[in-house]
Amino acid sequence: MKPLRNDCFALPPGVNWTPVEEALERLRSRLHPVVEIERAVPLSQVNGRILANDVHAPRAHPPSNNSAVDGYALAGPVTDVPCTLPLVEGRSAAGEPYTGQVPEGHAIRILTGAVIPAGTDTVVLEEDCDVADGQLHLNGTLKAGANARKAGEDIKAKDKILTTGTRLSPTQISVLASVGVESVDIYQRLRVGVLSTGDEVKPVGATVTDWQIYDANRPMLSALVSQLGYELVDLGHALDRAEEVKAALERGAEHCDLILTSGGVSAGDEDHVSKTLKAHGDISNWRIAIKPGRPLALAMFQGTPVVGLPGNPVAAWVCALRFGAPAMALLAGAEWFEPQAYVMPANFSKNKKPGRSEMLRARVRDGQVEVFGSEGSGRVTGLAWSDGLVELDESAQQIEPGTPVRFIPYGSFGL
Ligand SMILES: Nc1nc2c(c(=O)[nH]1)N[C@H]1C(S)=C(S)[C@@H](COP(=O)(O)OP(=O)(O)OC[C@H]3O[C@@H](n4cnc5c(N)ncnc54)[C@H](O)[C@@H]3O)O[C@H]1N2
Ligand code: MOO
Repeated sequence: MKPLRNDCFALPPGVNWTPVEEALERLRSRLHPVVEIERAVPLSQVNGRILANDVHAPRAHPPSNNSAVDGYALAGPVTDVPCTLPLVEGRSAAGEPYTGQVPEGHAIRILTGAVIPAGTDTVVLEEDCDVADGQLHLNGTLKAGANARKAGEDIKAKDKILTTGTRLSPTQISVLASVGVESVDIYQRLRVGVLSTGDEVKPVGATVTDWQIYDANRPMLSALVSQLGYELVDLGHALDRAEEVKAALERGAEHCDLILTSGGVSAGDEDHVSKTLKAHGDISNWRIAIKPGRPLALAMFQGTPVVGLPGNPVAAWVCALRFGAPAMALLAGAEWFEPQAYVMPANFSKNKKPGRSEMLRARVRDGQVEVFGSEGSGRVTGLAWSDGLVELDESAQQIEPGTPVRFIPYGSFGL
């Protein structure tokens, strides 16, 4: 495992506003997997985990020519119809292949999944023929190879079936099992610490007064980390005091591969996350040309990367998805990803100013994209309302109902 460099988030001199694409490219080029490899983990334990090696097929799939239907095997093609073929004794069933040779001009009973017997290559569906007195009567023509699955048509022995960095899901596990792969090498789970900050912030369950708010970010970010398949390390909540923030970051550096904080990253007097990272780490305050989520602090603290998300819950969510999710993927050994967007007609109007990209809480209804009524970055109801985000680039734009917009469903971020 190669540690990240302390200056890995440093910005070139003179950089003030970073466009989203540039910020993403910078993250992509500076991060790499930081987790160890777990060897030979059984398939039953790898769902959601990230593959640490390419996997090659030990055998072909299917391993032999076999029938896709219940019917009768014969040598194709069948062109002169109607015709009659004598049936040979016996049958080929799945798990019980016919071992003899079917003589020329004959047919044999075959069941779905059964090996195609020697002397045949084509199968007629039982609904498409008649059988009487040991004879098969055909009325329709058949192409050679019809209803037969060829050995190796899906996977050939030694084919590369999955590549390093793939996040395993039930569908990939099926591919591994189909060629008899019992276990694979995976990356250890990325350990992600989540820390909330702020004197006004109190955990759910605490007694609160009017000037205090419940911590909405930590439960949200914790759920995000877990849902993305990483190991959550709850770093709790730190008051706006340098020593508290430092102690929490130290715990994080000891137990985590990455720390996500929220709050305390803008330029205010009480923005202790920035101050602590500046005093004890290597910090770059990225001012990203994005709304919401302009302030994003990226730092190395005692060898551990820290993503300092803005405090407003909507900004924290947007930045955690747009920047955090691909960054976590890279650190965890997965491939960098650009979330898949779908271009769909808007059913809203908006006059967008130039300068910053905007991420709007959005959802699709009847094939059109609607956006939440308020863009306020403290409005958590819009998060629960949305199924994804509309991403508008930095340019000035006049959007009317029907204008194509880029909708990114939350699923595109790995949720
Ligand atoms: N002079 C400037 N002021 C601000 C700027 C700026 O560029 N110049 N940026 C604004 C933007 S945009 C945002 S976003 C915030 C980000 O600031 P911080 O990351 O320092 O966040 P805080 O000030 O600590 O909190 C912002 C807001 O969010 C609430 N909050 C914080 N943590 C939580 C939590 N865990 N759960 C729920 N809500 C939380 C906090 O009470 C504040 O209302 O700065 C702007 N100001
Ligand atoms: O990051 Mo702030 O508005 O953009 O919430």
